[in-house]
Order: sequence, then C-alpha cells, then structure tokens
Amino acid sequence: MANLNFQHKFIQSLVSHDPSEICEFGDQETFLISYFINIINVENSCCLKSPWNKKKRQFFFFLRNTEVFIIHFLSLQILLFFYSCALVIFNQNNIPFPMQRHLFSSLMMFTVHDMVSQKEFDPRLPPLPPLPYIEKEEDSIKIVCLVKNQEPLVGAYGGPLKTIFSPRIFFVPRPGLLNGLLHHGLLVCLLCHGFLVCLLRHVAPNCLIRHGSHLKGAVTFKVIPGTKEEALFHYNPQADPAIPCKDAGLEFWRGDVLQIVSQEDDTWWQARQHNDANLRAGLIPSRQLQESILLKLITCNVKLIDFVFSFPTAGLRKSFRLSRKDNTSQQVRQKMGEGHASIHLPIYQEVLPYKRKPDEPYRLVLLSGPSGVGVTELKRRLLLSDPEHFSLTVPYTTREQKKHEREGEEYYFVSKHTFEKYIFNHKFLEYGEYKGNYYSMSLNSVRRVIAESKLCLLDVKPHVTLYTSEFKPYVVFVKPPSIERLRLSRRNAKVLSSQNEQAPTKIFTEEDFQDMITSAQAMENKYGHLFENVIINDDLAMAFTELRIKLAKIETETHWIPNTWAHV
Ligand SMILES: Nc1ncnc2c1ncn2[C@@H]1O[C@H](COP(=O)(O)OP(=O)(O)OP(=O)(O)O)[C@@H](O)[C@H]1O
Repeated sequence: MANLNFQHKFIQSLVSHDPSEICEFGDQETFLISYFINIINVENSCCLKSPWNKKKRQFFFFLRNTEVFIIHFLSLQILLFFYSCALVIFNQNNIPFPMQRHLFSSLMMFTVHDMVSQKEFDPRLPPLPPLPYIEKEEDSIKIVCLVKNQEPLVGAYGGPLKTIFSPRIFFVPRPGLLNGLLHHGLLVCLLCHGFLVCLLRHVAPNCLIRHGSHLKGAVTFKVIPGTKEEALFHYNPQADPAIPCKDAGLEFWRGDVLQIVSQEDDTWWQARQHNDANLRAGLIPSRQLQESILLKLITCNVKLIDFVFSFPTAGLRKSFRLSRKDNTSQQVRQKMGEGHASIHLPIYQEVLPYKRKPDEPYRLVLLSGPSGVGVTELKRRLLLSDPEHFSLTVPYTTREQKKHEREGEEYYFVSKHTFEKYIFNHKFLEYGEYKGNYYSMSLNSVRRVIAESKLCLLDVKPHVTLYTSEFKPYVVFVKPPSIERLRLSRRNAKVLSSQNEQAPTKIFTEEDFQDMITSAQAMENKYGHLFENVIINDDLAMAFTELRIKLAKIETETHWIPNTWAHV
C-alpha cells in the first residue's frame, strides 16, 4: 500500500505541470502528454514551452516522439505497468527520487527514439542533402540535417540519433556564424549531453528556435562538442584554500586540455580532463577568479610580472653572430619607442582540434631556448635531414657585404637608415646590435619561406606578432638537462665535434652552465604557457630524433590549437 501511495505521489508530481494548457485532449492523452512534457520540461523547458503555448498541436519533433509514445503506451495501465517495473528496480537499488525521475525519463526517451527512427512520418520529406565534409578524426562532431517546412522545427534527421534524442538536448547558435550563415541554412549549434556545450554563452535555447523559424528546407546543424580549454597554469585544489570543497576540485597541469562542463557559476567552473574515461568533472577556478588572483599577485609583487604573457623585444641569439647576452641596444629601443609589451594573463585558452590540410602552409616552428642549449645545432640537423622540407629565414643586417656573400642568401644587406625605418614600422620580429652593426629577423622573411611551401624554422623567443592564424606558431622549448648532465654531455660533445666539424666547438665554462639553467627557468616562467613541447637536450641525437618525430606529428596528426586560429 505504501508503495502504491508512493507511486501515486510520484505520478502526481509528474502530471502537475500546468494541465490547463492541454485541456483539449482526452483525459488519458492529457495525462500521458502532460506526463511526458513534464519530463521533457525538466531538461528542455525553453524548447518546449514556447511552441506549446503558441499552438497546441504544433509540436517539435520532441512532441512527435510524444505522439509515438502515446501510440505505444496505448493505455495508462501499460504505462503504469512499465513504470512499476522500473520502480521495483529503482527501489531495490535504493535510487533516490530525483534520480529515479531522471532515469525513467531517459528510459522513455530511448524507447521513443528507437520507434521514431524506424517510422515514416507525414509529410514525406525530400532526401537529405549531402552532408558536409568532416575529418574522420572529428568523430565528436555530429552533423544533423533537418528538413523544415513552415512549422518551427519539423524534421527528418541524419546522424547518430541516440545522441540527438537524448533528454538533455538543446541547440544554441554560434555568434557571428549565425549572422553570416543563416541564409545558407547552416547553423552551428551545441549539444548538451555528455559532450557539452556553450560556444555562445548567455543565449537561451529558444534563440535558435526563433531563428530557426525563418529557415525552410534542409537545415544542417553542425553539432560541436563543448568548449575545450587548454590550461595555461597548474592547479592543485588541495593547495587552494579558496575552493569550497577540495575533493570536488579537479587538478590539472599546464597544457592539459579541459572540457568545460559548466560555466554557470562566475567563480567556479566545472570541467573534466579531455579523454578522461571516467568522465569525472570537478571544480576549477573560473577565468574571472583566476584573473583576479593573478592581478592581485601582480600588483602586490612586481616579480610576478614574469607570469604575464608579455613580449618585450628579445635579445638576438648567437646564430645572428651576436653576443650570447642580450645585446639589443637600449638607445635604439628608446629611440624607436620599443618595449610596448602587450599583456595577457595566462589562464585558459579555448582550443579546437586542428589537422593541417594538404594544401595548407605548415605551422611555423619556433625553437626557443637559452643561449648555448643547442637550438642552432638542432636547426642545422633538421635542415640537413630534409633540405627540401625545412627552411630558415634570412636576416637583415647593416654590416658590409663580404665578397663571397650573396644578397638574400646569408643576409639582406640594408643601410642603417633603412634598418631604422624598418624598426620604426615594426617590420622586425627581433633586432639587435653587434659591433656597431644591426641584425634582425623580419616577418617578411618568414612569409617568404612559407610561400615556398616549406616548413619555416625560427629561433626567436615567442613573439606576439606571430600569434596569428597566419603563422600558427608551434613553440618548442629546448631545455638544458641538469647541470651534471650538461657538464658531461657538453664535454663529450666537444671531443666528438672536434673530429667532425670545421666550425670551432663551443667550450663551456661553469658559469655558462649556470647561466643556461637560470635563463631556462626564467624563460619557462615567462613563456611556459606558450610552449607546446619541451625537449630536453641531453643527448643530442636523441633530442634531434624526438624533435623530428614531434614535428612530423603536427604536420600529419590532429592536435589542439587556439580556436582563434581556426578558419571557420
Ligand atoms: N646535446 C648536446 N650535447 C653536446 N653538445 C651540444 C649539445 N647540443 C648542442 N651542443 C653543442 O653546444 C654548442 C652550442 O650549441 P648551439 O650553437 O646550437 O646553441 P644555441 O642554443 O644555438 O646557442 P646561441 O643562442 O648562443 O647560438 C655547439 O658546439 C653544439 O654543438
């Protein structure tokens, strides 16, 4: 008896949704429809309320499901029987009431989905248009085609229906795209189920419904999995006194790709590690919270400016035949008004999967590391390994051209006046002065290499000008090993290279090793969030092989890039 009362209460709670709106139906239908709507409304209130209120018989395909549902469960008795079975299982397993309701609704939806997918509906719909091309690896992106008539959303559909018919569905158009592409009938939207979610924040699902009502014929939805953010810092909830519950926090490391599950709260987002098989979501500090923490730290402690993504003019490397230290002339910098660093807090970066298409330029490869660590050597080996594929940029200089040198091969030779004009016009990525002559690296020389369809190797520090979709820089940090390994490997290398090389071998002092380690640490603090890969140059041959493999991967495999670089 107690059980029956509970059942009754349960059903009553489901049926309670505004029955006045559905009074045109018979009792039994009213019950079933309101029951169903109630369930759907739990998850999709915005989707259903609006058409329902407008015209009672004008359903979305959700309500088409309802019709099938009604046909299937012809009578209340069958429904009750079905429900009772479920209830026994729920009770046996001590499943709490809200969860019962959720499970039951999911169960219904899947039953309905299976039936709907096998049924033909009126009106007869034209064949689906060809689906847009999607990379095989992009398996998490779904294409859904609906063929619309005058009604708000009536459709045929293609694609993985189980996902589409999940109870947690809503569509949100993506800003920008929507405006431009509506007339082509293409909308990009999001599916909130397992994936998540919200490229366009703060837009109610019925926004799509409103826009969707203008569309006619075939409408293609590109259903993109939710926002993925690459973490640019390490977060340990156990060490965070501010988190409301340490165990609910999600630990992540710089470079981890996080799937943001909820951004509803301004302070704490919910996220899970991308590819986490357990789907465990946890709390992470929101962008806003982390920003305010960083800003506070920065204002309290000037040293922390090192965490900030700033791009002061970098000193040139020895590869430009300059001194190992930062030799950029302070006078020139002041004269040209340099040092306008842009500031950007390294918190999260929205990322998208990217795979280079055969006709696309290669990503610019930026090898970064403290002076003496072996960047030039690695570059040289890459060039030797495949001179048709890799290429270097040609620097500008104001020094005199030597007899054997040819313009545009070793250097572009320009006058001091021209050079200074170029600095003034921000033509250079880096420039410096050595023994009274200027040397520099220009953006145009990078473009020249790219235009030859070659992979351009650069050894400047990460530079804001390069952070564009045009260059898509892939930054590899070449890191020194421990000081003990440095002493050992560099001593060994000296013997080896003196046998093989014409160029004089660098003889390192103890101070050089210390400098290398200190400046590597400083670089990591400052640019670490930009490093996509870190290679420890201990054994040269191994470091080279590792680099070669990594470069081959970014040329051929799908990987993450900032979404601002994506061509949409
Ligand atoms: N893993 C290694 N083991 C031994 N010797 C190495 C290793 N890597 C580089 N070297 C040697 O160290 C010296 C300095 O290397 P390289 O010129 O490539 O450094 P760099 O980072 O380009 O420095 P700079 O910025 O000053 O030009 C070279 O003689 C090179 O052969």
